[in-house]
Amino acid sequence: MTATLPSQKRRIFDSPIQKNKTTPQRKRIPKWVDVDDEDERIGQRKRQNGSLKHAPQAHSTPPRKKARTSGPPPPSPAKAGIQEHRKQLPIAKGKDALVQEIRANDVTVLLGETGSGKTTQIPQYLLEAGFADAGMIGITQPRKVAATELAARVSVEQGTPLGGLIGYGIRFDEKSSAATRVKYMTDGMLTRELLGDPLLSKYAVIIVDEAHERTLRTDLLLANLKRILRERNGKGEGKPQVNGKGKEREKDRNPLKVVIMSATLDAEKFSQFFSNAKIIYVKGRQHPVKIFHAAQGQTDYVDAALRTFFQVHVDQPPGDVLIFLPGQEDIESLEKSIQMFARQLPPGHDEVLTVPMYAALSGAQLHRTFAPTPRKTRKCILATNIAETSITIPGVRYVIDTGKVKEKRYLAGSTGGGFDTLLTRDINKSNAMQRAGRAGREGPGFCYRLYTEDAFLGMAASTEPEILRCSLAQAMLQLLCIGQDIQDLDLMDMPDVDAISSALRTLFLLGALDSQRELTDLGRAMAALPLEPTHARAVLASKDLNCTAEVLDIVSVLSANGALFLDATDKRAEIAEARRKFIHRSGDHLTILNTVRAYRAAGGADGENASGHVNGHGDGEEEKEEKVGRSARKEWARAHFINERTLREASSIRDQLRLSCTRAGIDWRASCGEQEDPVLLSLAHGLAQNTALIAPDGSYKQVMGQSVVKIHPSSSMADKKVPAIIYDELVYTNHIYARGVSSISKSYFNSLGAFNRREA
Ligand SMILES: Nc1ncnc2c1ncn2[C@@H]1O[C@H](COP(=O)(O)OP(=O)(O)OP(=O)(O)O)[C@@H](O)[C@H]1O
Repeated sequence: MTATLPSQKRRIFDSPIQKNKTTPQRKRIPKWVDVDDEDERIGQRKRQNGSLKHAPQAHSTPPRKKARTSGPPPPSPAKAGIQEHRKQLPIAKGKDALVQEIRANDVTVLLGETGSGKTTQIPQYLLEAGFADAGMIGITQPRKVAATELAARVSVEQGTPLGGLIGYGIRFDEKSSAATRVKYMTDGMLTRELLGDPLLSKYAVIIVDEAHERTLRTDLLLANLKRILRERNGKGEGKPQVNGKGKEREKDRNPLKVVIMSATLDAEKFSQFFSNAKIIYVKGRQHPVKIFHAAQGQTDYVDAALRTFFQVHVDQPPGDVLIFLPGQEDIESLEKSIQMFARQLPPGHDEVLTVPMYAALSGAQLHRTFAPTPRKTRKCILATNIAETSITIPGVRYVIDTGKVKEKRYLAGSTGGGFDTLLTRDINKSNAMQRAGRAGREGPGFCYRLYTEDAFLGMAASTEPEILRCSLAQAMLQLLCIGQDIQDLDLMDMPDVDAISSALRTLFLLGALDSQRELTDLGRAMAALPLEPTHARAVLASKDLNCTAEVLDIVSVLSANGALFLDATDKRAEIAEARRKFIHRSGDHLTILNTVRAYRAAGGADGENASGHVNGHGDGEEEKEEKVGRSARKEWARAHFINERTLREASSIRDQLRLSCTRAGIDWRASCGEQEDPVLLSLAHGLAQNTALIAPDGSYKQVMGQSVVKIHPSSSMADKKVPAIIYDELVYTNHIYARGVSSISKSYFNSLGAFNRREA
């Protein structure tokens, strides 16, 4: 059935779009094909094929209401009463049956449609049923923002302050206490906990959410959970323990319950992995989502998203819009266009508030997404796939899906020396369904897909597991610390031997492994720092070179999410002039150091942490001074086009790294003052593989690899020719670019590999 959007008849947006030279009127407004909710159809097909084993009667779909196309959005959960809202979720009907199944099985695979209530409710059901008496309930998420937002939501539902009964843990940020019984965390945090507690003994239940995303961390976690189940629960994980005797044994053994939660695909694979664990299907979602596909494929997805957004804005009732785009550049370009056209709207239309959402933004910036939308305003969230799973963005009623995503992929060089890069690709069915699912959270929703139904049907079912396409160095280092060799692990998918060899080579060059592939003391020390192996190696090298204070300043900024330097195309000259004084001739790393120092000096004493951790002891005078310092630093950052949030985030990361250094016996106060060599040399120890020498044609050739790289235009080294460079990362666009570049003397860089190995 083909339907056209109501607004297509009134092409009032052709005129402002025509005026825009950057988006000429070359494309037609997408036509939409109206289909049923295919999540539902896929679920049905699977059930008919018998691939879904178990569907408790209690979980019948509530009668579907016809999608509302007009009128005010339904009352917010806050108004309707949060407990009432919980009871109305589809999952609530099967609460008792679910708790019973989880009690009866070591492993349960739970399959549910988006919005059925899995992520927020299952942990609460288990809490309320007493599962947390024997240990904590841990729920893993692939993404930080989901972990923090879910913990916040569930603590509201429980009526307790965040960090009390309900907490969260993500890298460099923890909100939990002795009272915490339910903890949301990233899968990376839980795999890190294996270092100190290989049996995860403080947990009674581990819930692996969004398992279908198959992140590297999730896969490692699943392999470890299988081992832990064997050790904590005895043989035969996945088998029921039904009688009273079983319960006795449970108590003695401190058994673990594992719940794997996934979208509507791939359940069989998880079940088989856990010895045919029971699959429970949670049927139904709270609100229907009407899906429209483009009648023709769109070549310019940013332009198509722009037109679709304004069609929605002009023709459709209130409700916020969530647009999925592959990356930051597209987000920024679309944001500018939307703002420009919104200003040209005739009077009478609601304001448009754009909010970007991508991983490089800080927590506080991301939080803006969840803030209530002002009256007479339509919020337009422009997001990467970080908004794709688990989260509910209150107010979102419309989703526009470009069908694109950026995916990390390891590009191996022909003779080694590969690198992780982000490539834009088409999404798969699972992504498409999750994206649509973001629209039906608080009421009926609408999803506009900028690709055809045929394109949807031809999509791969799910993503290729990350373990098959990413660098394995950090993961393998952590595994080695708990005595595990990746090749001996019982993984759902085994990575390629070349990828394993490449990671071993990196770890060997960093000095984390010796020539027998045994973990060295240096490797163990690297794993103890909550940093990438390269940065951890730099911090450890700084100990001998007496410059830990400087290296921590730099590494903290590199570990922060946001960009340090803000950019504005129309102010390039002004920006360059403002920053000239802290650009360091040796490159980007010392430029970062200069920036951190200038920021600190702008506020007076060394107390830049917004929380006042460093020197705020709360007496009146100090507090006043700190307040003055904060506003001076803010003003300084604004005047120099520096992202102050990044510096504040870096400051809190540095506080945590100082603690880790103290634990590791490293004096974090050790400073080399104005000397630059010790700092660069420390960094070079970590970046030993990221080195390149100048070639006669002025390009740079990797030392440990064959790639010819260019210096990224954003680097302070972009126009310079120096004999040798180190760099933080390579990015691949039309060329291979090195980003985060510093010049380094050939004399000490030549011996780096040997140096790391000698120390090890
Ligand atoms: N932060 C929030 N604000 C308002 N409502 C929320 C919030 N978080 C969850 N909800 C409500 O709870 C419902 C269930 O959310 P939950 O995350 O548990 O679903 P789910 O089944 O895990 O779906 P998904 O896998 O898509 O995340 C949402 O549809 C929404 O109505």
